[in-house]
Amino acid sequence: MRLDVVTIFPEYLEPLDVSLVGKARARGRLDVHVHDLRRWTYDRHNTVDDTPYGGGPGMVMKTDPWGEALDSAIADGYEAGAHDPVLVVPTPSGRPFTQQTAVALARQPWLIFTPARYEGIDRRVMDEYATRMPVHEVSIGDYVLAGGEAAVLVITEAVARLLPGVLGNAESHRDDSFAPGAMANLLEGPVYTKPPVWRGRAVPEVLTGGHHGKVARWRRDEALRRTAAHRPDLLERCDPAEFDRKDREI
Ligand SMILES: Nc1cc(-c2ccc3cc[nH]c3c2)n[nH]1
Repeated sequence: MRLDVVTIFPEYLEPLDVSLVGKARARGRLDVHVHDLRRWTYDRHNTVDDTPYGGGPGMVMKTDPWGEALDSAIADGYEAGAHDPVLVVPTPSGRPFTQQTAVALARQPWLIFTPARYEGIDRRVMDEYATRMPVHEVSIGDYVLAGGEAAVLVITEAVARLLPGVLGNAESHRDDSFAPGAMANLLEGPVYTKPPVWRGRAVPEVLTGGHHGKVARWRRDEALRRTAAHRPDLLERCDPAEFDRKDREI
């Protein structure tokens, strides 16, 4: 997968050099290119914003720098052999970014991120590129950040961990919260590791008894308990018959 990010804060994307995403890049699973938007400004102050038509607070990011930066990133990508780009625009007014979104984006060969600042990007930029590729405007949550770069880090990590060969244990994301399967709509339950007792707190006996069926049922029940407590809305998506079937399997 190729990732391009156009931003006025390229240093904000340095975390993409470390940890899981950094390893995916080192393994050649991910090819990340960060572009400084100000490279496509020609005035003394490298201006990327201007006052909003219609008035109102704040500033709007100008069309020209974004158009030239995106054209350049797209030309570079095609020249490097990439194909079928998808534009990903982090915004509070976008569709919710969910695990399903991450799965869908992880299937794409090329993502181009446009993290904005100020009050956002002139709408004509997204309209222009929507004539050439799919444009996904996504929200990572119902809160407002000062810019889209943090959202790019979140989305990139959620997508990169789904790429083949990135997560050490290929099964790891099988049991993700929200991953497909019987536990699809449940939150993950508690996890434990050695020592067996820590400050007088013992690991639940079922987990050390070696009965895989009982462990599976206990984990399912804990996931249900946690989901009921933290996200009762998700329980509406669950099919009790699915749990009965799994119970019969255990
Ligand atoms: N889910 C979410 C996205 C954002 C976001 C995205 C881009 C910009 C640009 C200026 N402020 C922004 C905020 N906040 N919350």
